[in-house]
Amino acid sequence: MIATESLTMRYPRVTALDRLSLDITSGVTGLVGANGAGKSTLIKILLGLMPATEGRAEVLGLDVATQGGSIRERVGYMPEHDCLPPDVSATEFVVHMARMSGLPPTAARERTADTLRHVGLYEERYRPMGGYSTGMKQRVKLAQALVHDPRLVLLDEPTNGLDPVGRDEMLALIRRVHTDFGISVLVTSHLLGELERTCDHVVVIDGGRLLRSSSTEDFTQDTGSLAVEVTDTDACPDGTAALLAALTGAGLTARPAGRAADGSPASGRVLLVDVAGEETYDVVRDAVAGLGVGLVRMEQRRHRIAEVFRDEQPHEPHKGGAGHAA
Ligand SMILES: Nc1ncnc2c1ncn2[C@@H]1O[C@H](COP(=O)(O)OP(=O)(O)OP(=O)(O)O)[C@@H](O)[C@H]1O
Repeated sequence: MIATESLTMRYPRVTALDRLSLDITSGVTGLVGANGAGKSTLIKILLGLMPATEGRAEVLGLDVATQGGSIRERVGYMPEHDCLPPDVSATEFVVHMARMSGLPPTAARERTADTLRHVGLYEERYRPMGGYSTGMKQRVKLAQALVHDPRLVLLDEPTNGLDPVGRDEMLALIRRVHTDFGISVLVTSHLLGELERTCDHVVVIDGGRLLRSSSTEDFTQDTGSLAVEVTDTDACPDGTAALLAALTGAGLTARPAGRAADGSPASGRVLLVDVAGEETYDVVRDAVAGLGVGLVRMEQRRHRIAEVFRDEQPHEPHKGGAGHAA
């Protein structure tokens, strides 16, 4: 669907993309990175709206440098920022966008009605968009990206500004874009966790560079870590700390699960123990028994994407990639 090769974008003061090579196949792919990581820049280059400084990219086999028009015919785009005219209705706007994409008038009206219904806008679609909530505006932005039945949609931060319920609804909608219509999706977010349930594949970029690209399953698979929680006793008033010391003393690698981003322990009573082999379970059992504390739970744990990202994120600031997005 999308392939880039050493794609580089240098603005006068910032390197937004730094020799980025990607190969994105069909399905739902998450493009994750902090604000300013280069996500919007990549999308604009992929749409052929802006030339890259170096490198090359193809979307649906079309060259972004020379075939931007053909790409935009086949690809839908949901921009990040609010871009809806306040005094027209969703129906008028989406019909207009459908016509701009080349649909004849009747087909444009029919597709608009279908698409707005699909994104969950019903009678309110006849009201001016100026009065819409953020969630409704995001739905209209999604609808206009889908109305010409593209093969691929690029969604830039579609959950921005939504409350948790609105986020969940939007993520479910995005998943259905692929399952119901077979349209592939590239969706950006600075929130790693939210893509876990929605995407088949996740690409993480930082300072315009590729940090990791793999299937969501690989990100979150069992990583051989064991979550252990124990009680306190009179003899052992901080059972968690005592167990951590005992396990470390026995040669295991363990850390509090709630560790903060800077590595300092946060509140929380769960320890994560690296499983070195079958004997790890025995060592934990013996340590708990030796301390005389109660075992609340001991369970195999899956990594969350956010933890993988945090562990792999380079700590030194990136020379060219610092700065804020507009
Ligand atoms: N037109 C521009 N001129 C100069 N610098 C820019 C321009 N557009 C973006 N940048 C810079 O390039 C870097 C990447 O920006 P980009 O908008 O692609 O990041 P992003 O990952 O989409 O972040 P956000 O989600 O906050 O928009 C940032 O440092 C930003 O300040």
